[in-house]
Amino acid sequence: MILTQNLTKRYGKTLAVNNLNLNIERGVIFGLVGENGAGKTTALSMLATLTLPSSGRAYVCGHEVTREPQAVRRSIGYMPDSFGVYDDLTVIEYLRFFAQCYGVERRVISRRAEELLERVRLADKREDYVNHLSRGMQQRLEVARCLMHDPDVLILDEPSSGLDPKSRLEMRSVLAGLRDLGKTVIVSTHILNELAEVADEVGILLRGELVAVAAVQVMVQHSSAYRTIVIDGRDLGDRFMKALMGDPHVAEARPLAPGWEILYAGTLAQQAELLSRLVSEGFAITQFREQPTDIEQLFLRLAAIQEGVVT
Ligand SMILES: Nc1ncnc2c1ncn2[C@@H]1O[C@H](COP(=O)(O)OP(=O)(O)OP(=O)(O)O)[C@@H](O)[C@H]1O
Repeated sequence: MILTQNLTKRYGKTLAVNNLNLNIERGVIFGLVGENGAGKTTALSMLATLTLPSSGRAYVCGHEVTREPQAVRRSIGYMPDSFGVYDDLTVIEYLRFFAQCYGVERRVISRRAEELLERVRLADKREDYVNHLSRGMQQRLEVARCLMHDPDVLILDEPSSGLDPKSRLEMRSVLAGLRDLGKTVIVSTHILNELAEVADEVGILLRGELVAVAAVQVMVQHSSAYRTIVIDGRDLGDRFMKALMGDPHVAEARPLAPGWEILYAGTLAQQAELLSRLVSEGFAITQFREQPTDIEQLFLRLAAIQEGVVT
């Protein structure tokens, strides 16, 4: 449904997107994760035909973005990372206006608008002015707006950005509900955890390059198998590192300042054995505590396993 082949965008010396290769099947919700400046907006706006690629190709619903931009535009709903507020339109007028721009049949418009307002939980706001809605509501309205012409593909650029935790949760459940519609969705965020319950697959973009792609289900299985443990103490240098890596359940050890952070794949009993062995080997340990596993670190590790870089 969405295919890119070495898709690249340069802005002068900046390589905003570098040889991006994506293959997103019909009905898949794909999360594109990256820090600010990683290239998410540039990648999505090339798919949305708003930015011309410097090289490479991108196809949406079989149409190439530079050769058939009109056909691409008809088949997508695009939510940019920022949008204007419409002062003098009510919620329902706003949806009707966009549907008319897309040439949606009049008899379809009202029914679809009502259905979508239910879906994004704004049915009781249908007569409110758009600029009186909270930011979270406006962003949910944008999702409904993207769906008014019933496109096969949705391209959503940071739909949760700038939202408070409650609005983020509401947006998350709206996005999860898109699965029932069978749409193919590409959605960007800088917080991987945001997408864990929503996306089927996730790709990590780092300085314009896609460094990892994995199925979310596999990631979740791994996250329950691994625990993150922080260890602190005196003189925990190279000898300590060797002692850690001698334990078959230590998947990864990273020095912190001070101490170490390890990714541990053993049972609680094995974890206790590790602590007692370290103490009996003479290491002065002042802290040995578990903390929530950083899903991003796990993801990169999983990607490295898939590529055969680590085991
Ligand atoms: N129009 C432009 N002209 C010049 N450089 C640009 C332009 N748009 C983006 N860039 C640069 O390209 C890189 C990728 O930017 P992009 O906006 O795609 O990243 P992003 O992942 O969407 O980040 P953010 O979440 O901050 O929007 C950045 O270094 C940015 O400064």
